[in-house]
Amino acid sequence: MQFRSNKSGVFGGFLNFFFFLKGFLLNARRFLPLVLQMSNYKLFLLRHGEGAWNKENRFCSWVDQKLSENGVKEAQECGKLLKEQGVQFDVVFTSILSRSVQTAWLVLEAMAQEWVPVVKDWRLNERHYGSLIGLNRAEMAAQHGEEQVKLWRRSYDITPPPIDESHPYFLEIYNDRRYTTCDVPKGNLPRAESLKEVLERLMPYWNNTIVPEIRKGRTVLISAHGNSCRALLKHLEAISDQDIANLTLPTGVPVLVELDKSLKPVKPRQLLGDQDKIRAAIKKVEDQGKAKPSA
Ligand SMILES: O=C(OP(=O)(O)O)[C@H](O)COP(=O)(O)O
Repeated sequence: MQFRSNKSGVFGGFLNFFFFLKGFLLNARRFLPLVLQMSNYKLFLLRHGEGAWNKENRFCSWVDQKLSENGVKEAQECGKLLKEQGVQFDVVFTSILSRSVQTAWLVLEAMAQEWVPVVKDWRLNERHYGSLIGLNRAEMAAQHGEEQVKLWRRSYDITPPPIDESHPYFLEIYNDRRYTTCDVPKGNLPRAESLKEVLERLMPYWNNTIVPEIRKGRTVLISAHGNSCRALLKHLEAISDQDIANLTLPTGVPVLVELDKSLKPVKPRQLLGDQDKIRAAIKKVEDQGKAKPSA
């Protein structure tokens, strides 16, 4: 970088500084993107706050339940925590189920970042639990055994029985206008999904829509569901088909994943918040599949 002025005195000093600044800014345009590429990307995943059917221990899936009172608090607490940590989101992605959208709003409100764009897509929806939708997990465990319920919930490639027209929630789901807005015809939307199938429908959206935002250096929040977040973590962390069964996410707890420029994790994921409470919340979700006599 050359100083171009030969003039002396205050004016010369000013001109020298001007040309120095100009040269610096011109060069910065070239090296700043490189610096951004070298630094890690921060991605936040969030399973929405507790929904009404989380509380009732029913497979909720594509039924559009709102957050419970406790779920609202969880989302607000999550926003407060992220604000305290100085997180600044650039874009938020949600499913088209109200509980994930409502969670995103509450988080942004608690962070005073309501202006941040929220982008919704069915590909972030919860796993489609087929004919299990609406059923109580503990009652299912009493009828079919805890092992079977664990297979339905946590195996990687077992698809539960599909939902059909006789199912009490079929029309509520498929007559909903939101499913006419998807990038596939309504007739081709899933009727049941394994976690593997969730990952398959999620990947095009991840690669084509979310990844470009991350690569621009934007801080992204994905406010989604237990199983859509598990599927994404399986992909990011290359978790084996067997080990993914051991990953359970509690509601309302932000998960920070730091990625290098090839989108590989640079350190273990961090579940942010009080670690004792998080451990207890994970156990509570796992225990939902234990048999209890029907009320
Ligand atoms: O709707 C559901 O998940 P969500 O509360 O994350 O949206 C599923 O019923 C979660 O069930 P699971 O924990 O048995 O996989």
